[in-house]
Amino acid sequence: MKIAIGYDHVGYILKKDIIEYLENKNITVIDLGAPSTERTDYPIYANRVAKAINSKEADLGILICGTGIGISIAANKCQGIRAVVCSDPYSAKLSREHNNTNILAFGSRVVGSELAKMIVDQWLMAKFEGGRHQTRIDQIDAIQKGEFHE
Ligand SMILES: O=C[C@H](O)[C@H](O)[C@H](O)COP(=O)(O)O
Repeated sequence: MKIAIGYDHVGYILKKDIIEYLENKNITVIDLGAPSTERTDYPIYANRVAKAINSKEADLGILICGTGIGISIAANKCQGIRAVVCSDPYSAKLSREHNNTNILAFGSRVVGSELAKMIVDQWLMAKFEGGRHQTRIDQIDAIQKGEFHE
């Protein structure tokens, strides 16, 4: 399993703990920055992680900014990306079982390190259920392509 991780200057504060946590689970982490706590722009890192997933360099992605909001909005503009921003483990689990999310985002100004690890755990353990949920994902894809009909 390979996970690409990206974060802005605010997410930088939390990223070290999350990378260590993943590596302790024998997950390969592809660290796509930011380089420091110097102010930067979160779309850069959302785009990098989305590209790593779409090129199959990574299986899944994790994004961290202040709230997880901006960085997940940016990721969701990328083709094939279903990013969720979570501050609770239940939503993280359901986001994979029902929505087959391929990027998990959270905010370092919202969740602490231990809660973030629980969110990551639930997200990684959950499996997409397919069936009716795949139908809805196909509808989302059709909306993105401008081809959706009720
Ligand atoms: O959704 C956006 C993120 O939370 C950013 O991390 C945040 O907006 C950065 O704010 P600032 O540039 O004031 O540190």
